[in-house]
Amino acid sequence: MSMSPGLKFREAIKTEQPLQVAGAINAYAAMMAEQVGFRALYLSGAGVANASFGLPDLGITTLQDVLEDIRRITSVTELPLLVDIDTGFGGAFQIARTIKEMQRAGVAAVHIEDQVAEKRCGHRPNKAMVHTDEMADRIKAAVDARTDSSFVIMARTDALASEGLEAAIERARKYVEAGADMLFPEAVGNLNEYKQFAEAVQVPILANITEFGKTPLFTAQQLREAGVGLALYPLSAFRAMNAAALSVYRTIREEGSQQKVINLMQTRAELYDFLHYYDYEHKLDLLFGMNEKDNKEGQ
Ligand SMILES: C[C@](O)(C(=O)O)[C@H](CC(=O)O)C(=O)O
Ligand SMILES: [Mg+2]
Repeated sequence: MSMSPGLKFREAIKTEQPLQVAGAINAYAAMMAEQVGFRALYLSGAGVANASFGLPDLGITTLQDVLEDIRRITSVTELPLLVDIDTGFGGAFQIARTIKEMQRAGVAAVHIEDQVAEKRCGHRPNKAMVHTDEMADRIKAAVDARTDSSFVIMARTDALASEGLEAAIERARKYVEAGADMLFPEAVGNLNEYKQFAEAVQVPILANITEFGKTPLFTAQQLREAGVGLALYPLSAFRAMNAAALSVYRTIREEGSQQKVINLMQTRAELYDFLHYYDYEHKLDLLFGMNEKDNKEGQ
């Protein structure tokens, strides 16, 4: 029997410390990340909002919006996928529905956070929190709804910024008591704080190494030494793609040609490699009795 996605995710955390989790904005990005050796993928809430819907990351996208992107990714990769479900998309019944749909879509793990429904990016000011008990209820609703016990429910706390370390650790303890399998302390500013979270709760800790935020770009080795179990790069490739795309658009407009930015581009051959394009074409050629050699032209 093949391993469930949740089990794969849990195994990956044992194999690699910290487990590097690659943000993949779409199916093709997921394929590239898998083929360069990542053992787990991430679908970012901000990524879904920004890239797929052109919206800010302020709790505007819905369960269905996220599911659409999930299905595209899980249909092309064997890697376990961690998904950002923001605050769960509603009350207890809706959270239960979210977890059921995640399992059906082949997701391995989700993180659910303790901000109010009108959530903000974790690295922005003025985040508002729900009461600890309300978040514990969110976690319980999620845990009760899973039918595969290996499916991972990760609790994210955004409390550090507004309530300080001690209060955030207290929340973390309660979230683990409520059944959270892993912990995501958001917007952590130094390694010592990770250490303290890790010591306080005996579950894997995730470090969100998102760029241009509150967390320095700690290396995997630094995080390992601080007792961190997972290192997340939610939007790194997306930010790079956007910068490259913008440069290409501007250059074509200004120069009337893309010649100057060709070096920013993936070649046709590279694009095809990750898609296993030539295997498809080979089958097509056999089907139509074509001479394969002709197709290698112009690669
Ligand atoms: C991890 C995160 O929740 C996301 O949606 O990717 C964001 C990332 C970011 O905005 O840089 C976050 O709130 O940290
Ligand atoms: Mg998010």
